[in-house]
This record gives sequence, structure tokens and C-alpha cells, in this order.
Amino acid sequence: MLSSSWLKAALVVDPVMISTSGDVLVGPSVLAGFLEELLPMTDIVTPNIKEASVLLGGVPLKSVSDMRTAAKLIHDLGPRNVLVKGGDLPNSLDAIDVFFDGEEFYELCSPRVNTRNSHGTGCTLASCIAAELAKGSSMLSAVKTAKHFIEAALDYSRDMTIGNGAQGPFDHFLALNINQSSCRLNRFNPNDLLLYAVTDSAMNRKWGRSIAEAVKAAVEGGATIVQLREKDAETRDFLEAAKVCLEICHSYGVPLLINDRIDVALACDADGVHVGQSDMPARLARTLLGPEKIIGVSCKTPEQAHQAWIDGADYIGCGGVYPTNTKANNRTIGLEGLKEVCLASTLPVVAIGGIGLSNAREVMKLGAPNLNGVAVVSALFDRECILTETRNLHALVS
Ligand SMILES: Cc1ncc(COP(=O)(O)OP(=O)(O)O)c(N)n1
Ligand SMILES: Cc1ncsc1CCOP(=O)(O)O
Repeated sequence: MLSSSWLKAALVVDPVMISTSGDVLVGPSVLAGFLEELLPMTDIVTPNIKEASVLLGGVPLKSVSDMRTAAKLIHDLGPRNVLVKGGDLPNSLDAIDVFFDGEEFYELCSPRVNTRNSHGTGCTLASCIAAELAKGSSMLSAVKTAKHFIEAALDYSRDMTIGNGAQGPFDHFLALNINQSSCRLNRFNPNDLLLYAVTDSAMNRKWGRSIAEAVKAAVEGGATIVQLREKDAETRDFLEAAKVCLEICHSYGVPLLINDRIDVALACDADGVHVGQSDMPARLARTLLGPEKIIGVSCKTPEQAHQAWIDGADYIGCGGVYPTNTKANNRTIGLEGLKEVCLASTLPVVAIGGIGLSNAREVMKLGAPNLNGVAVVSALFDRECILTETRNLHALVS
């Protein structure tokens, strides 16, 4: 029995061989077909520890280390990605899943939820991964979002009485019933890219403002995500300012990313980083930051956009769309270049470069697939009143 979905040419397979209740659901002939025909064409397979054991001929899995070995061995059978789910791992307080993409291992950890309403969890997880891939997420992001959804749904449904069996399903419609702000279902929401405020230390100096003052005005005005792009700040000053900005942003529910400086992002526990083509490679940034943080990558070409997806980025920044004085020697790619990258990208895109009140609507009207918003430096921060400029720009792109 399979739970699978073809979306954007992605095959997600949950090998439903042993149910949550422990029943064995497949015989040897199905297993042979599974191993020989299905796995080699699969983008991701999501066995639980008992299923992983069956796929590997019965080897027992007793620890996270065993799960890593199993993920590698199952990967050798052909699927491009493997998620070994550790919800049933004995003696573990947390639900630890091991994700392996052929190069890196990620341990995805969430608190174990004690509930009888866990029936069908694996099928829902696989379907959620497929849905996230169809929305343009990278594989790692899709897995993380799906895991967050399952965790939130289990927690939400933990005390419900659904059906008469020993186990019930969880409530799949929780998003309709709960206050979203009290339960963050998505780690990264591509809609956050709508109005992306990118700070500039020289501009703040020119106008006599601290980074924190500038950031506060931007989030008050409606910025939906903020990046600290402090090119000439001393590390200590940058770190202290980042901590203050993080508090301000989080009090508005806005994520804060750090430009280039993975060390600063780690030190202040920022929501993520933005890296360029000559900065720390996104793949390494992902390894350093772990699966939970947001990673954006600057891309000017479809090839770079594809690589960003492979590397586990969450979004791409594409530009300069128009000429800009903010970044020296930056090639302008125009609306045509932006559209080409958007069409090729499997990740959400934010346009950047020379964007302001006079042309933001033109960019959004391009209607390019995956284009989620505009990133702006001077049109917000090289102005007398950041609050007013942000409000006006927000009204224009909304
Ligand atoms: C959202 C966004 N997109 C692109 C960039 C440019 O980043 P990078 O190429 O690393 O150049 P610098 O910002 O470091 O000059 C960005 N910062 N943000
Ligand atoms: C950082 C960056 N990357 C590409 S263009 C650019 C500068 C954007 O600044 P502005 O919004 O002032 O044109």
C-alpha cells in the first residue's frame, strides 16, 4: 500500500508497510516490487523505524545512530532523499527523524506528543511534503514544514475523542480552528517576502539613526521581513544591535535575517541569513545553521536558482532588477532577467535592486510565478521618514 503524489515531478512515497497500530500491511511480492521498481524513481521515501527495518531485510533500529545508517543504506537503494521517522524509537523523549539527501544528515527533533490520536500520521506527513514541494519548497524545507504541521496537529488533537477505535486520527483541519499566531505551523512562510526591508549602515549614519531605530520604524510601517546588512559594523556592535533588533522584530511577528555573517546569526539566534554568490556557500550555511533557520541566496540566473534549491535554501533574492547606487558593480538584469529566474526557480523569489514607490507595482504586476515580494534598501532607509515610506510601499505591494 502506498501513499504517493506526483507534483512538480516529485514522487513522495510513504511505505505503508506497518501501520501505526503495528499491523503488517504488505507481503513479500509487494516488498520486492517496492525495492526494485518504486524506490529507484522516488524523490523521497519516508519509512518509520519498523518499515526501514523491513526495507533493509530485518535489521533492528535501536538508536539515532542506527537510523542514520539505515537512511544511508536505503538511499543506496535509489531514492534521492530518505526520511527515517523515529517517532517509535524506544527510550527517546523526543521524536527524532533523520533526513539524508545523499550528502548531509539532518536530525529533525520535536517533542514527543503523547496522544492516542496518531493514526495516519505517516500518510499525512508524506502528503504534506508533496504539497510543500508543489508550492516550491526545497526538499529539506518541505520536510521541516511537514514535521512542524504534524507536531502542531498532534498537539492540537491530543485530547480529542475521534471515532471509537483504540487510536483515532488527528484533526486535519486545525488551521481553520486555531488562532494561527498561537501556533506557528510554518517555519518559513514565503508570504513574509512581501515587503523585505534590508538595512544599510551608511544610510543610518547619514540620517543619524541607530540600526534599532531604523528597524523599528520599518516593522511599524509594515515590513514583513528584515535583513541586517551592516557591511562596516564592528562584530561586537553588530551582535548587540542584532539582539535588540531581534526583540523588536519578534514583537511584531517579523523574522530577522543577517546578511553574510553566519557567526552573528548563530550568536544572536536570528531567524536566518542571506548569502550571496561569493559568500559562505548555502549548503555549508545550512550545515552550520541546521534545518530550522531561514536561508536566502542571491541569484541572477536560472542555474544559480537551481543550485540554491539543491543546497537547501528557502528563498532567493533576484536582481538588481533596476540600476542601484546601493551596491557597487552590480549587474542589472531587468524585469526580463527577473522573470526568467522566477520561471526557473522552485523556490520563492524576492526581487531586489532599485525598487521603490515609483516601480514596485510594475515589479509585482509582472505576475511571475514564485515572485513573492520586493526587497528594498534606499527607498526605505535613505529617506527622512522610514515609517511613512514603508507604509506607502506596503500599500502599493499588498
Ligand atoms: C533579499 C536580498 N537579495 C539579494 C541580496 C544581495 O546579497 P549579496 O549578493 O550577498 O550582496 P550584499 O548584500 O552582501 O552586498 C541581499 N542582500 N538581500
Ligand atoms: C543588496 C543588493 N543586491 C542586489 S541589488 C542590491 C541593492 C538594493 O538596494 P536598493 O534597494 O537601494 O536599490
